[in-house]
Amino acid sequence: MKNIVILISGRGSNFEAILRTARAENWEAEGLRLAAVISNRPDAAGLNRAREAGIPAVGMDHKAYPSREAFEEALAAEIDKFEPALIVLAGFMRVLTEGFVSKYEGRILNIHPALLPLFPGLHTHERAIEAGCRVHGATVHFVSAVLDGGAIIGQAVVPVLPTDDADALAARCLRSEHILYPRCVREVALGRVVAEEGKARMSDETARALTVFDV
Ligand SMILES: Nc1nc2c(c(=O)[nH]1)N[C@@H](CN(C=O)c1ccc(C(=O)N[C@@H](CCC(=O)O)C(=O)O)cc1)CN2
Ligand SMILES: NCC(=O)N[C@@H]1O[C@H](COP(=O)([O-])[O-])[C@@H](O)[C@H]1O
Repeated sequence: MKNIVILISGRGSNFEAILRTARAENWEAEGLRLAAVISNRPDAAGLNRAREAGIPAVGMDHKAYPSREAFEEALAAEIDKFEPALIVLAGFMRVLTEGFVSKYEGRILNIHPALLPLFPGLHTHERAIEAGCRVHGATVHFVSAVLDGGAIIGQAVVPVLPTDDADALAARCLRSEHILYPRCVREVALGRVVAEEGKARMSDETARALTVFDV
């Protein structure tokens, strides 16, 4: 069985999308298990959703630790209890140090609400509108020491409409994330996408499956 550990910081809608898809597609029959949900915010709503689904849910307040490194040491110890094949950041809002990333190299995914390499960092929807983009979207990538700089696994493209404000665009982007992320998690967990020399290696068939168009 390959264990998947999901890290969140808030509502956890991407976790819920992965959970819905995992159940609908019977990932357990393929040897994939959602083993735990861990949050740096004990009050994260997604933790309660995990508990309701019978998935171990752990809140670890990062502010209770003297340093970023001390929190990450405790976080890694908790993660390792579940013997993860894959770690999935789903709205996890802490920048991870190089030491943490290197411990799990090639086994950490993140979803970013923009078409990387455009708009790394925060406030991506506002920036896309401000820049006059006609398309926007989301990117699933391997996590590297460079913030939002890891190898791209899949992307979802949505239109930017003239009447859009940041909230409307964020909502359209989030809907596409909920399609893209479960697909990427399953393909990586099944070994059909591999981190190799800073790239995400995959077949054309997998690359097509991990390109989502919402128009
Ligand atoms: N080493 C890496 N760590 C993380 C990555 C990554 O690619 N490499 N992805 C991010 C996710 N992310 C955007 O997709 C992101 C998350 C958080 C921040 C940030 O500035 N966080 C602040 C605290 C913000 C808060 O607690 O509300 C911080 O860590 O000081 C930027 C981008 C996850 N980590
Ligand atoms: N830089 C990381 C980042 O901004 N991630 C974004 O946070 C939201 C989390 O929503 P969720 O908690 O409902 O999944 C998602 O839109 C995700 O792309």
